[in-house]
Amino acid sequence: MTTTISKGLAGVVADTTAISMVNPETNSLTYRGYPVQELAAGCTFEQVAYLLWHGELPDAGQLRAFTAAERARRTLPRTTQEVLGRLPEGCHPMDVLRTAVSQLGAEDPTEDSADANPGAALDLLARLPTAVALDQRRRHGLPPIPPDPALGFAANFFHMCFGEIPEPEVVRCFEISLILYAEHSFNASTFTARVVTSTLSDLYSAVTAAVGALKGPLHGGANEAVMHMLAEIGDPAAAPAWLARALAGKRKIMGFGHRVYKRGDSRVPTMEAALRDLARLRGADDLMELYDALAAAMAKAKGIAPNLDYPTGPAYHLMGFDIPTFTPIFVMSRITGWAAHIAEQLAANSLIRPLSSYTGPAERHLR
Ligand SMILES: CC(=O)SCCNC(=O)CCNC(=O)[C@H](O)C(C)(C)COP(=O)(O)OP(=O)(O)OC[C@H]1O[C@@H](n2cnc3c(N)ncnc32)[C@H](O)[C@@H]1OP(=O)(O)O
Ligand SMILES: O=C([O-])CC(=O)C(=O)O
Repeated sequence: MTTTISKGLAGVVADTTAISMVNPETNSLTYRGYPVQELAAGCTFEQVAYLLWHGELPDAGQLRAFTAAERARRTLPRTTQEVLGRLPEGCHPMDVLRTAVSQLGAEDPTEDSADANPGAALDLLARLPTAVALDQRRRHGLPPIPPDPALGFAANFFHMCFGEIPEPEVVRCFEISLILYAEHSFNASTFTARVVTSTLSDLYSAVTAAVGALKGPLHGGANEAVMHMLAEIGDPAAAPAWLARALAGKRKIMGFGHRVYKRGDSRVPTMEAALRDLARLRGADDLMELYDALAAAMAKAKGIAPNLDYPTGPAYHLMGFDIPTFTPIFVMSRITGWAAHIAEQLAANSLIRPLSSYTGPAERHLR
């Protein structure tokens, strides 16, 4: 019998999904049928979250009810705040979020009821930004700022992080990034959530595992790595030589390449345009020169295009977030996609359990 091994499950179609479609041939991405570029141009993040969870965009009344419910749930339970406060100073914010999700699950008496999943997902959507903001402020020795229920999701996050809300263009740029990050079919963290769900474990366990998968630099962690890399290169003129050395040393260049898109990530043009507007507003020509120089050098050296993490890293930096906050922001958005996939997996569940081809010692015996 011949066995075909698909290392990393590359090219394997593991199940169907009606949530999003990634089409590398046409370089398109749709959420529930809508091109993500149109959603980024015309919707709030809350509308997109509703679309992913309910299959349709909300009407005015549905949106009012949804945003009111989200705003009402933003405060972190005191016990969660206490647990997070006991984590070692200097631990990665993704560790903080992973713990927060796990702790919120332990506190939820309905954790094991799948019927309660929509409420649990809404709790996480509303509360994770509070944990991210609290943790960023703690890193800088600042007290937490409580959420403001009068503010939308994106503006409230700035308020909780900085105590002020920047220009509307900056808030909109942030919201565009949240919309673009929200969902991307069977990526590693979403698939992780589906694997955990397939055992009939609970939503919090699936999301805790997904946070762990997203932390890695080959996935969500790349947006932080991009900013470290740009800081390391420093000068646009140094980019080609830096890249040649990095590639010679077999380094992966963060924010470039993709498992599915081979001719460029469908989301990059939208995010890059938003980043350029932001950079103009902030007078950050130097950063954009460096950004462009590295992208040009990578195209010339390897023909590999940027993925979404390449423009989001510098965008979050220009918005004033510290680098360790970048991947947690990805979580704040992707919780929408994860929860949609958890529901879809449960609705037609089959235990996810692939086969392996054994390459260890032949059968042997103790005596
Ligand atoms: C939101 C997101 O999660 S998007 C992804 C974020 N991750 C990153 O930016 C990390 C950097 N990128 C990578 O490591 C990879 O491109 C991945 C993990 C995203 C995709 O990996 P794969 O699908 O296995 O890559 P693929 O098979 O297309 O690689 C083809 C060749 O290009 C190389 N390559 C791909 N991406 C990169 C990169 N960023 N830097 C250097 N070389 C690369 C591979 O090493 C491989 O070379 P080889 O044939 O000599 O072995
Ligand atoms: O689809 C992937 O493999 C990674 C990605 O871009 C995402 O999760 O947004």
